[in-house]
Amino acid sequence: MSVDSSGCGVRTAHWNDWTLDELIAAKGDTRVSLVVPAHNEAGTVGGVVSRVRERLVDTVSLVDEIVVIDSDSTDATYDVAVSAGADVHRASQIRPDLGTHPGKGEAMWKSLFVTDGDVVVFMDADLTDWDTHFVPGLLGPLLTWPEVQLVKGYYERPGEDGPLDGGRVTELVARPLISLFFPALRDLVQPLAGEWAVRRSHFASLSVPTGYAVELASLVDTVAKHGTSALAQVDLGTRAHGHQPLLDLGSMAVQILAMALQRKQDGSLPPSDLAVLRQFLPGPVPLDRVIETVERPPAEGYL
Ligand SMILES: O=c1ccn([C@@H]2O[C@H](COP(=O)(O)OP(=O)(O)O[C@H]3O[C@H](CO)[C@@H](O)[C@H](O)[C@H]3O)[C@@H](O)[C@H]2O)c(=O)[nH]1
Ligand SMILES: O=C(O)[C@H](O)COP(=O)(O)O
Repeated sequence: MSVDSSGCGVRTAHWNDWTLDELIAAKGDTRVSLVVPAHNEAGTVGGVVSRVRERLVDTVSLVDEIVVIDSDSTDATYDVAVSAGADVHRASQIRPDLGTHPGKGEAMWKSLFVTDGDVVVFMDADLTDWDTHFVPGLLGPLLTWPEVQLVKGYYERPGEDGPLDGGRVTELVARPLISLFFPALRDLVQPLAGEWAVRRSHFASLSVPTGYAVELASLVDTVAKHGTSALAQVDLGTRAHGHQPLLDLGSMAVQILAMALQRKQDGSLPPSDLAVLRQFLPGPVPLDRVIETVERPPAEGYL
């Protein structure tokens, strides 16, 4: 069964709700860091850095620093990012006294030790269809809505008609977990998007999974600390990225499930007979599926 449902509990904006001039005025003395975690992204990281630098650092003063965190790359990511004009740090060499772990979340956590922005914007390094408006779009709510701590991007994937497909792990792991355990997040159109922004003080207060659970954990923990009003999401238009093989995504799924189960150690159970899975049509229009999760008792008692 599916039903259209209207209304969205997370404050939602469009990237062009603010002009660059408005954002630069709202920014004032606030410092903004763009952080790009990158693992073997020599083919794309240069374009991500140079386009943001040309549009938002060299010609206007919206972004104060572009920092690439090289996450154990074995290709030319480090050198390409340096040539494109980023400050580049190897994750393993940041605060070596704290040890090192592989993973995207580790790179993002370590970024706090080498950046000084009051606001940190994260963008993936493997973007293939994107534009620099992602950055001002993500900054809009943080620079103008004081109650907001974390802003999530959302987007459509170019060339796709029909339902908004967030990606395989999004649809098969993240949204089901949200349905069962974290319903306050159900209005987020792209809960796993790598494009998001956060106040430094807030991110520094969060426990950060070292791997791919960093996105969902940050959302869950933001709501736990500050409620849904601390979240906002912004329509960034369209975005495309590199795709991991299905079997590699199994590792991502394990990390996200482990994080969710760790956060549900309070013993609360998912609903016993019905669950509501919120998916999205373009718009975004939420589409709720009401799903039976009924169990029959052992039949032997009735035989
Ligand atoms: O050990 C790693 C692995 C990845 N990355 C970088 O992280 C970004 C995203 O990684 P990717 O493997 O492309 O992730 P996706 O398969 O695209 O996963 C989606 O879902 C993940 C889980 O929420 C998010 O972390 C991603 O940003 C989001 O794009 C890229 O810049 C990677 O180079 C690292 O820095 N270190
Ligand atoms: O975001 C996701 O769900 C995963 O990164 C997989 O995305 P993909 O199916 O677009 O590769």
